[in-house]
Amino acid sequence: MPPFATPAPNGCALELLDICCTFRSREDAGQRYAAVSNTTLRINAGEFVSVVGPTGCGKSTLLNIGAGLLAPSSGAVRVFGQALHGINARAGYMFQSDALMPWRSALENVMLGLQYRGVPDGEARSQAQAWLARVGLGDFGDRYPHQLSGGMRKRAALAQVLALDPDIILMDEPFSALDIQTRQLMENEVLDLWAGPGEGRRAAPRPEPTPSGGGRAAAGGSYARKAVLFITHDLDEAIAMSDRVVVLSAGPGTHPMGEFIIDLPRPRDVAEVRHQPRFVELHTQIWSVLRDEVLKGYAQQLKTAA
Ligand SMILES: Nc1ncnc2c1ncn2[C@@H]1O[C@H](COP(=O)(O)OP(=O)(O)OP(=O)(O)O)[C@@H](O)[C@H]1O
Repeated sequence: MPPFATPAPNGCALELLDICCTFRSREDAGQRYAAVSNTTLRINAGEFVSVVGPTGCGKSTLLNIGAGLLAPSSGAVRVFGQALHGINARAGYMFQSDALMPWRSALENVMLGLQYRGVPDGEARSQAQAWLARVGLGDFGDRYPHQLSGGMRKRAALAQVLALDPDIILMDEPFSALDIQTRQLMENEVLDLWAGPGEGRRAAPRPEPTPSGGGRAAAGGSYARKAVLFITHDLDEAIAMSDRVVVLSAGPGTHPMGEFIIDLPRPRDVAEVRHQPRFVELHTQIWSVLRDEVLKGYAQQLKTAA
């Protein structure tokens, strides 16, 4: 019996177990390309885990498998101990390109997921408004996506995800298109929201818990942190934000090469934490593993392009 046939270890939100994923090769339709090989990745409830790896190694493939958008060729996915079949309903997603509908205002975009869940319009509207306020867009609910800056669209997308109160948040390079200052603001914003009331850099009020979203409370009434799987190219971002950083090898057949606990104190300011000696130490350790993979990935890209 494979080791993952047993129930999940206590507290695991998402488990990717011995995952392999092959695609029909883009260069030769008769061949298969092994994108991911024998990869096991566990994310505990409330844990913030970043996955870094060279371009094209298979990071998004793993995230899509965790989201249930893509079925692995072999291996298993468990969500809070249950086998995943189809879409991962306990997860919210934030991708590189935002998923805002251009014909709906920011408020209507945030309301949409709640309406799909059957939340009555009036309640969906007030929850969406509360989340927009929480991400600093309280006065921008009537704006359409094209009337918002890149950073504001990201805030709206974040409100869209958080309004649904998922237990797991899957983020695929959500801020890579932003300028560095906006990016750092957004990273800090995400950390504050993830940390919960009174735990972030500034103690901020949250919307009142409601049965259908807007800040579900854990048993006992306290805020339950979400598990986050964060995909990024940027090692600084990964270290600044995470509890744990997983390094993937270059493809084909990507798999974890190393795993690092980020023991920097929280709350963190992503711009300031980079100056701490421990940050520099961790960066040096992780980069020593990542660097060769990045070089291999780059060489492969050149070969493919030739
Ligand atoms: N549907 C598909 N069909 C064929 N090949 C695919 C498919 N999806 C992904 N691949 C290939 O699998 C590999 C991994 O892709 P993936 O997008 O997961 O990498 P990534 O690490 O997220 O890339 P990036 O760093 O550029 O975002 C790549 O070589 C890609 O070309």
